[in-house]
Amino acid sequence: MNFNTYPDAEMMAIDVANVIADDLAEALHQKDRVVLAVPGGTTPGPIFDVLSAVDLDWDRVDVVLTDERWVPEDHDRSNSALVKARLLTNRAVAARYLPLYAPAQAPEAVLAELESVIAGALPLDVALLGMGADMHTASLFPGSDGLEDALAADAPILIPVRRHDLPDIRITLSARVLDGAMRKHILIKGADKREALNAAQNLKATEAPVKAVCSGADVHWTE
Ligand SMILES: O=C(O)[C@H](O)[C@@H](O)[C@H](O)[C@H](O)COP(=O)(O)O
Repeated sequence: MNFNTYPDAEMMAIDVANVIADDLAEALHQKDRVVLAVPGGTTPGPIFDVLSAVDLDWDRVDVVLTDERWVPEDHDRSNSALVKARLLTNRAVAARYLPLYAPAQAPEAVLAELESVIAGALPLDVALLGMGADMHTASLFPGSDGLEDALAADAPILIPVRRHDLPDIRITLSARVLDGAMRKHILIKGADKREALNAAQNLKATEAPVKAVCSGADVHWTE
């Protein structure tokens, strides 16, 4: 892992947005279409604001979430709503969005449909990943139902995830799909997450799922 530290969140947002833009531009020289995977949560918004304005061939970019809460887009916990409001706007409005949610009581009812759209776009070219102080990344949560399946070497593309303390069912790209990205950027704010990331290196992926995506990743950190 390459560790990059920034004086503040604003500098991290600007620099990480430009690093991702450079990765996408490089991939666009090699391929007709490229895929960017992005997280939800509270950290990536400022990066999306900067990235959305970058001059790229956005019409050749597919954007997919690393994971989603199983809620409609008009729900305040929807990652899809976040990405559409903050990333798929300005110049990036031309990008193609590959959804992780479709109206159904539970993900299992529409998993095959969702996977068929994403399968055609893989492997990921660039993955921006968040993490929690509990060492989860995407919706690969320690102790969750679905985690073992999501960490398997032959895992499907998408895995439903449930845990008693999560307010919503989650759906996540599996670890092999996330880790298979050509470029991985792990985005963390705060000393607790930095310590958690360091601790994860001495644990198994079932205890510290973020470890499954650390190899060769660039880590971006600010207080
Ligand atoms: O759906 C989500 O919430 C994210 O995909 C999740 O994996 C997030 O990246 C981490 O929980 C960090 O979240 P913060 O950026 O809010 O700290």
